[in-house]
Amino acid sequence: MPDMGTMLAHWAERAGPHSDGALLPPHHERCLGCGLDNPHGHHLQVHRRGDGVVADHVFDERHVGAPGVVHGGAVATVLDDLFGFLPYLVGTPAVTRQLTVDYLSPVLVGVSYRIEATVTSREDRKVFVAATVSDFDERTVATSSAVFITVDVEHFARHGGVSGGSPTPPVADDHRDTGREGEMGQQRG
Ligand SMILES: CCCCCCCCCCCCCCCC(=O)SCCNC(=O)CCNC(=O)[C@H](O)C(C)(C)COP(=O)(O)OP(=O)(O)OC[C@H]1O[C@@H](n2cnc3c(N)ncnc32)[C@H](O)[C@@H]1OP(=O)(O)O
Repeated sequence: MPDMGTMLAHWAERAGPHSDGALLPPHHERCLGCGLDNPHGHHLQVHRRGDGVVADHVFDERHVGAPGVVHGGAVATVLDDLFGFLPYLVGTPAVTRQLTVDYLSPVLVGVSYRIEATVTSREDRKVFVAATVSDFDERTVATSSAVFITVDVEHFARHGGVSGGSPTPPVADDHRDTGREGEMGQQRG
């Protein structure tokens, strides 16, 4: 995996501009949503379509919740990752602050779904986005909305910035012994 400096340097070229219909580059090769080098990932292939993004996706047995039905967390992962391509079009990095999913019908393993996302509005650093998941009868099986907040590219170096991309997790025992809730998050600064 390339170091953080290399990934940050590549942000600008990944961000585009990308022509309508273009296949968009993954966030990075190990990304759970779209990285091709992540064996546990969804390997999402995302295209720009107008002011939005679109992906056709088939969930597999790795993503199962109830037998035959995709785990809701896997659906949310894919939606979040697809939303994560809209910053390419906005032109500045942004991260998820809030994600809401309405699960209208079960999403099924082995079935192809079309997932479409677009920016609905912007207000200062807030980017409001929305998405639909539809089967090929054009029946909507889930909808989602999210609030992304724009960040500078250094956000990723500050919070995940260990060369190789594997920061040492905080020691759980410290957290348990002190009983100070929330300290694990604060240790990362
Ligand atoms: C890898 C290296 C290459 C680099 C390129 C990487 C590519 C990039 C993609 C990575 C892959 C993507 C994958 C998918 C997308 C993820 O999954 S991103 C990962 C999940 N999300 C996160 O980790 C974010 C964690 N949260 C944070 O870091 C911080 O909360 C944030 C988001 C930076 C915001 O913190 P902050 O700067 O202190 O902002 P804060 O003042 O709290 O809020 C900003 C504004 O939003 C408003 N706001 C907050 N929440 C809400 C809400 N729910 N509704 C409405 N307004 C709200 C606030 O009121 C405030 O408004 P104003 O006062 O400015 O008017």
